[in-house]
Amino acid sequence: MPNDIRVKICGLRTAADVDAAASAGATYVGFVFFPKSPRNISIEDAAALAVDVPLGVAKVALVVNADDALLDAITSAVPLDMLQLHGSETPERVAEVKARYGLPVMKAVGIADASDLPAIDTYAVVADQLLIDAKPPKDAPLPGGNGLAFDWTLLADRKYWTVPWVLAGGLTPDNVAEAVRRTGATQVDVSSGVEGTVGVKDAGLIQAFVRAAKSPSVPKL
Ligand SMILES: O=C(O)c1ccccc1N[C@@H]1O[C@H](COP(=O)(O)O)[C@@H](O)[C@H]1O
Repeated sequence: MPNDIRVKICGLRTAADVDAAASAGATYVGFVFFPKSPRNISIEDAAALAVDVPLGVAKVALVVNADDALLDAITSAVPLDMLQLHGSETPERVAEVKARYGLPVMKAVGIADASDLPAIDTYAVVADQLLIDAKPPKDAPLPGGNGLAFDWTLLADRKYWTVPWVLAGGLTPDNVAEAVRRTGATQVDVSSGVEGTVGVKDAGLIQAFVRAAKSPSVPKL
């Protein structure tokens, strides 16, 4: 029997992407509202895709340091289940977004080394979920979605936060089972690792990723 790992497939742009993620068994699908990203989607296109997301699959809007005007526009047009804040939003801004939109908020926290770990506790107080990702290097083109992993052993003894968390950053069908074993993650998120070319999802890779993540042979270390 497959395990109960929850998978988020991020950066969907077409109906075929949604179909591939949902039929593979994803729990969450993510739409990226960030013009610099190759996965950016217009509000209009996301609204059209969202209506075809099957019940039981949560629709997540990913934004980067979005102001209220952008969030107003997204949330009034797209039926959503969660907001993912993937920029340098402060804990105060996370609380403000939660209160203003009444949606659960997932805050991304970037990890490069042990000095980044206290931020996880800081955001755990205000966010509904945490997304623990690789911290982008200064010259990275994007604040996320760069296909970079971090040292998973940093999480080895620190996996019991007070809110649910998602492991992200450089995950692929080939390494996700190992990542789950190393970290004890019960939720994983992927974007570039299920793309054939940058910004274009591959249904076969999505299926392989979900299958590998949910593989029954993933005992925790
Ligand atoms: O995917 C993007 O283009 C993106 C842009 C800006 C911020 C975050 C983005 N993606 C998120 O980053 C993580 C890690 O991505 P990857 O799997 O390493 O490519 C991903 O899970 C998205 O939630």
